[in-house]
Amino acid sequence: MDERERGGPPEGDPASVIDTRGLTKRYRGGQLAVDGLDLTVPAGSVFGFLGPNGSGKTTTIRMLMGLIEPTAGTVRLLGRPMPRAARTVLPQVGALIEGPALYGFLSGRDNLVRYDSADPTADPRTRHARVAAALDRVGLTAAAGKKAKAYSLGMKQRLGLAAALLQPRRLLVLDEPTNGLDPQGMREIRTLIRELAADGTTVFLSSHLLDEIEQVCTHAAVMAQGRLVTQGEVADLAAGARGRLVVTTPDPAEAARVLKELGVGDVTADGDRVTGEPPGRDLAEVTAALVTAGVRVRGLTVERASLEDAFVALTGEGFDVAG
Ligand SMILES: Nc1ncnc2c1ncn2[C@@H]1O[C@H](COP(=O)(O)OP(=O)(O)OP(=O)(O)O)[C@@H](O)[C@H]1O
Repeated sequence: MDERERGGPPEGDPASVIDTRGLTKRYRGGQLAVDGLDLTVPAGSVFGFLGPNGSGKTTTIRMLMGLIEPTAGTVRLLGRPMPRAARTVLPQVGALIEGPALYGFLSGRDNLVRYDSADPTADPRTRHARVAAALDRVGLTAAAGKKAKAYSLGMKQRLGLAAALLQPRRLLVLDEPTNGLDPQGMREIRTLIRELAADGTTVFLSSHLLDEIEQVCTHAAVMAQGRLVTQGEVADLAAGARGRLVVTTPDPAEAARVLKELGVGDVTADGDRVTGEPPGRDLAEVTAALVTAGVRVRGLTVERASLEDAFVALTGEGFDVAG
């Protein structure tokens, strides 16, 4: 029997930080935004929640945080049921959803002071130290006295992260944290996410950018039209799409014949490139067989599959990889 059904893993050491079962949301207009989602986010992971616009990411995040009610299914956050345990769980969860709410006329530091003052559990005597530490964490100490309206989008986003980091957090939930940022701003946020993860915080971030997920995440889930297409370690997801054997040769017809004889599947020739499914045998044997048959081999390799290949293989669809 599942541990969760017996009342959940011990509070201090949940096996998964986010766990949903059959999570479903149908909006009042009838739109089925999330459909039977089983999501498992392991502790310590940087978990990418990937999907094109409208695939149900924001709706899922709102349900995780207890902001909207699921139509069906359950959510466990840090091993506790949501929204029932919201009061004990949410103080341990930092969130950045739909951009931070900031006062432009206040400095970055004073914005954080406001956030900290709004937290009834925050001790006013240590406020100054907390704000300074959060500013330092996101690299805004030098700009702390500037008005927030003079901040770049990337700086505003970092200030939002600083607000989420005023208290120690076990989980950070970030909805499209690099959306709208220029490449420099994106790099800053991604570096910060890696650093936070290295400190032991689990990070759950949504994105519609495949390369972003490949760069920052250890794990990912792929959504399409409200449904989970796949989830797991990023390396495994990419490996799931097996890549292609590529032989470059001036003798493509002969190479194709030999590869078929060797049992290579889906052999196609295009100019001097002959490709096929990666063989189950040693590439050295494939090379030897080609050379023995008189094929002049310029190159032979297995091109690595990307997460994009995996996505296309799984859904039969292309993906918006802009950015
Ligand atoms: N409040 C709402 N009422 C009715 N339908 C909604 C509501 N919010 C979202 N939807 C619909 O639910 C579906 C999923 O939307 P959602 O915002 O969760 O997707 P998303 O993957 O986060 O996309 P985006 O990145 O564009 O926000 C969409 O078809 C959307 O139009």
